[in-house]
Amino acid sequence: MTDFRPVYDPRFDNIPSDRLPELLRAMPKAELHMHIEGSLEPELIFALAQRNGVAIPYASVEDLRKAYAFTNLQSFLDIYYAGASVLLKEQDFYDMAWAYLERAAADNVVHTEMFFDPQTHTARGVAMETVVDGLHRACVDAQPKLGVSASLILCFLRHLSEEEAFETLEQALPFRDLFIGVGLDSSEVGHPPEKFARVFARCRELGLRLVAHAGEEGPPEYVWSALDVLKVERVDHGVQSAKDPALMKRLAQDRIPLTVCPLSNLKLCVFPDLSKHNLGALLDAGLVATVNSDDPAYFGGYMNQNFTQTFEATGLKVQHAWQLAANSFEGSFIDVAAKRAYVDRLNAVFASF
Ligand SMILES: Nc1ncnc2[nH]cnc12
Ligand SMILES: [Zn+2]
Repeated sequence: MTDFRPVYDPRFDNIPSDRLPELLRAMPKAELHMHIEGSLEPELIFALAQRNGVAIPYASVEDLRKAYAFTNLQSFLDIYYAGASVLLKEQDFYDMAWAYLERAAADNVVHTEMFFDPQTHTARGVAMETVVDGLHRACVDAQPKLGVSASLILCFLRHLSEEEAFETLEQALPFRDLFIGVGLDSSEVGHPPEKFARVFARCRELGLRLVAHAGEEGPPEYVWSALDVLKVERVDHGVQSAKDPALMKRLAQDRIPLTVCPLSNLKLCVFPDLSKHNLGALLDAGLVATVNSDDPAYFGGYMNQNFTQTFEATGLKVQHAWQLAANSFEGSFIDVAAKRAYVDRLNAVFASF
């Protein structure tokens, strides 16, 4: 992940700090860690439930929103999988992705790599083709209609077996050209990366890009095995890496991006308070950290909310803002020419402030 390393222009230090919130919103950015099923707003859950005749155990949108009080990752996942049960048809997947892409465009997200969880749907009898076609059609429309480039990363659910991950890969291979890589998500503790060593090796042979959630709630050892066993190119979350100085050194030296999700970490009680978040420490240690929304409908904010609330709580500065946006392009799976073009746009926005 070292094919492109943009450099900060110290003249940007002249931007007054009171313009930081405006700058954070205006700067072009890439989103590298969001689960498309986590963008299902309660209103859309209710609309799809009605359209598809699916019963949901909440009386109203407000009632559902009230249930969004999480104590840890598992308490969230239980509600997240229940919410996804309203998705049945190709158009449902399109509508969900489109709603997210419109929000992303409004936040000046110019490129996004969206996770999807096919096993959540195939287990309910929804065909892989239905899922992938709907999501991909929205990605295709996003460039001409919203100016957002969008691609898909298929995630394996780590609470299920490696055999089931292999079956999912087999079902997805007819659509190989419609997604760029694979990831690993769901309940982390008790399901270490090495459980999926063989399926990730196969995906690597197939030329798929590799990422995995590690070090969200799980220990630094899970980040080591995501790197050394799964051979991932990016680590999703990875915030627990700060507990292991040797790991921090490795991540910095190899420029392995961490896709950090501050509001998610707050809502899932990974940090007790946003002011205690270690994003600034990760950046100051030279890591390629990025800001992302994870499951924006559940965690209280899309990209710009993640940026503005985190900066306000932690006191990060203009240079951090530039670094985070530059890191998002460096860490993305687009080609070097496209990365360079986006960083040129980033620099132009900073120069205009
Ligand atoms: N934050 C998260 N961690 C693990 N799996 C997830 N699936 C959706 N959001 C997730
Ligand atoms: Zn995630």
